[in-house]
Amino acid sequence: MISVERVSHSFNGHPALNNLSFRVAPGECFGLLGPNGAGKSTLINILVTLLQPDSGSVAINGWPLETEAAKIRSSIGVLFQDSSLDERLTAYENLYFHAMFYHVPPREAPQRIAGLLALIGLADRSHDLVITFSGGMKRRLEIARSILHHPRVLLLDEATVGLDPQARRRIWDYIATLRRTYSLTVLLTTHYLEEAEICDRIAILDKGAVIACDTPARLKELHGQKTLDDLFLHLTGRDLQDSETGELERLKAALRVRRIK
Ligand SMILES: Nc1ncnc2c1ncn2[C@@H]1O[C@H](COP(=O)(O)OP(=O)(O)OP(=O)(O)O)[C@@H](O)[C@H]1O
Repeated sequence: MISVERVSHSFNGHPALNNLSFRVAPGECFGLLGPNGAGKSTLINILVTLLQPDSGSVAINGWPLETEAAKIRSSIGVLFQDSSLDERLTAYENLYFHAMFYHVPPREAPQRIAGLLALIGLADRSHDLVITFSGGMKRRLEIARSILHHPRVLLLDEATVGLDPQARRRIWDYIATLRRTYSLTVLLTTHYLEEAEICDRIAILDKGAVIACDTPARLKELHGQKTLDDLFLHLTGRDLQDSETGELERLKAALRVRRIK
């Protein structure tokens, strides 16, 4: 379903990914963990076809990235950390435009949209402007949008950053329901180790390479660590605080942009 073989990529001669390989099986939920700068975003940008690797090969749903990027794009759903909803439109309108961009048959679109809005608990808010939604509601709407065109693979890049633990749990409940309903394959990056715990398998990245890959339980057992936190520290020499610093930096950057405006 997702195959990454010996992928390397550099920016201005500085390696971001270094001979990286892994496979994700159909229906699997696969987590990518790594300290800041490990290469997670670079890899996600390659998987969503925004970036071609310098070397190695990537295939998603059987299509090679090098020659079939358009087919890959139409068969994946993507959820980035930053919202890309149009807040001046209603929930329904946001989904409807996505359906049109992805060539969902116009006769089918209203029914699909209604079904998904009900599934994520937003049926009664479908004609409200998105600007009136909470952060958690917007994330749920984006999840509905990301699977509206019936992708087989869902890529989630730090999809729950900034949400409180309760809203995060709710999002993962919806994703679990969607996985069951649509037999989705899910690849996610996260800094939250409780999210990594629910993955079937995880890969830990460091300096652009996979340094460990297995089920969370087997990795803990293999390395003699009680928790994923301990395992992460043991393997990378870093802990979650490093990742949270990254988040803080992003918030500071956003504030700087607002001030300049
Ligand atoms: N557009 C770019 N230009 C130059 N260097 C880049 C670019 N994007 C990433 N890098 C570098 O590539 C390396 C991997 O970065 P990447 O953003 O993929 O890591 P990450 O694991 O996603 O980190 P984070 O958790 O902080 O988002 C880093 O050294 C980073 O500085």
